Amino acid sequence: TTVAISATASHPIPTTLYGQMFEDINSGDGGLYAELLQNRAFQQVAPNTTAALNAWHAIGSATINVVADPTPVSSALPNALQLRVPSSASGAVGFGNEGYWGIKVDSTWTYNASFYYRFPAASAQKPTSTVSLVSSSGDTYAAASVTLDGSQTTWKQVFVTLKPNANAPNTANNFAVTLDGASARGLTVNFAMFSLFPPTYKGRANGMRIDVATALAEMNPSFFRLPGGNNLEGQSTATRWQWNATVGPLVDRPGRMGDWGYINTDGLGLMEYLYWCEDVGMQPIMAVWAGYSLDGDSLPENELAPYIQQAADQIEFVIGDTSTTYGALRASLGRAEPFNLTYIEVGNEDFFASSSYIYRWRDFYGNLSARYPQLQFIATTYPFNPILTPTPKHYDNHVYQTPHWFASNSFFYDDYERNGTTYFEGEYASISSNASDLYGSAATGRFLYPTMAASTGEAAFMTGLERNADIVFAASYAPLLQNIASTQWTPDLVSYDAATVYRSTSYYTQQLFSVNRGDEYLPSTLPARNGTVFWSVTRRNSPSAILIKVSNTVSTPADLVFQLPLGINAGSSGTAQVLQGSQNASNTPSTPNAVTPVTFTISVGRTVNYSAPGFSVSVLTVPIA
Ligand SMILES: O=S(=O)(O)O[C@H]1C[C@H](O)[C@@H](O)[C@@H]1CO
Repeated sequence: TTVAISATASHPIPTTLYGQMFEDINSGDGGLYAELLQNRAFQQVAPNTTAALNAWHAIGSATINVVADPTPVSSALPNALQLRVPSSASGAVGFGNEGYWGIKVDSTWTYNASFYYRFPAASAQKPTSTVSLVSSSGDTYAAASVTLDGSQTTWKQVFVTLKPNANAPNTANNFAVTLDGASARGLTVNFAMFSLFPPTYKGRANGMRIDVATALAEMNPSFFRLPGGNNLEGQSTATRWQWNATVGPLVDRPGRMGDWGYINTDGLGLMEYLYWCEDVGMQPIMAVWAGYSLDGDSLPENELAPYIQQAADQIEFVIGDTSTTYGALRASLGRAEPFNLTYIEVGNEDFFASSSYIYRWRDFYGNLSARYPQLQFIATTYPFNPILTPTPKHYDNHVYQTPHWFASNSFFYDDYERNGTTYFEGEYASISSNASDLYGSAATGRFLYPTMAASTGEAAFMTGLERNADIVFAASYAPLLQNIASTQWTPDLVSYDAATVYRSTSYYTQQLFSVNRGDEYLPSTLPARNGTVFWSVTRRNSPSAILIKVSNTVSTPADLVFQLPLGINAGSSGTAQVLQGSQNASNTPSTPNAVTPVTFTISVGRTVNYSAPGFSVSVLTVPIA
């Protein structure tokens, strides 16, 4: 196939074209958010239940229980962990936390631990506690002593640093707090708000896990959609995500029952998201709750006002100057300067509630755009279905489909009317080989991890996003992250456990496109809509180059001849970055590097001759003098 490349660009590649969709779907707590202790503050649990002790266990003859403390550490955290030492105790007594399915012990790290304690009944005793990192088989990697003062009947926070003396061979390790039983007989001590942090990405306080953050940053993302996705919406109005419950001291954050079946600590809150965006060089695409929750309830129009106000307050917290109420709150938390914000998404997937979205959009958009005319608002129903007023300038399209669908729909946006509307392809992924049971199980075709068929299908679709980037301003694969020990959705772009991050074939595909996006689109001979090989050509300003992306979605190699535009001065060689594997090849925890990009030199003349291997994603870089 010969592909003639035009010298005249048709449209710029938006700086926002590639980014990330995020929500806590086993991806925040225990994942991107670096807190190592699971159930660290006994949030949203019923006292005196076994479930309340999730991830905690007693050590020695101690008994532990989650109690509703009569003088709680804060109104947000009513529960405490109560340790009772039997009168006959001897040996170590206390409790341990198993982390999020394990704790990585790294001898090059300094861990920061903290907790609150108080004695419900004053005691003359001043027992020494040992705070440690121990293997589940009892090896102590790090330990520090903290005296607990029996006269301390009000809450006192203590801080400890832990430096392991060795790397643990696996993640079967615990955080532990113990007393010497013989010297603590009969004592009762209450504890609250534990925390154990490893070093964080860019050293940010209350920040992100370095290896996960690094993998995400290496995609060169330009935006970060937050906080969801379903996890924005709540199973009810009362349990929706509320920005104000996620900012300020951790001891004041109540947490919430998330929308993926587990409690969110909200330690990863709005301010942490915004610092994260800055640390990576992304802009937020920030959602506001828009009156619909996943139980199917839409608030009636005459009840929207307080929620519109809460959304306005959320925006004020992000961009308000310090003379505003919530700009001042932001400043009081250490950040006087407003954050960068352009895009607001109004709800999530409101095609589930199109009829109520007609008034919900009208009122949320109407009020918020009047207050913040400089912001761009994204609607979340199907485009122009139903008709919304005022007419949305932007829509968020989502699609989960088969590899074949993606390979067959790379012209999805070519047929879209050019009427001034621009589109956010906010969630897309090839999730199953079974078009008639997309959301089924692995037994019926669901992908547990992306495969090369999935990734080349996505790449084909992405060549169409670049060709149509005059109306597609942003696109992101979803979901972004999964904890392989506790998963709500597959496949995901990046997987991880307590020790390791696993980059999928779709991760490398996203990275190849995002890192090599270019600055303007160069039209070229169109691929066949129902063909099997797809390409996109862009020009990069600095360093000057032509970038040719190719996806081959079948097993047979494809021989391509790219005719470079006349008048450009290409050198005699370029580079190819190629991700190539068999149809079902996949990077998994057992085969983490089955398919990774390889780079090699290609020869360049008036044409670039390239044979795209079967099931491959390629980026050809042709430097321009
Ligand atoms: O069950 S779905 O609606 O398909 O859930 C999808 C769509 C929703 O926005 C996101 O949270 C989730 C997984 O990415």
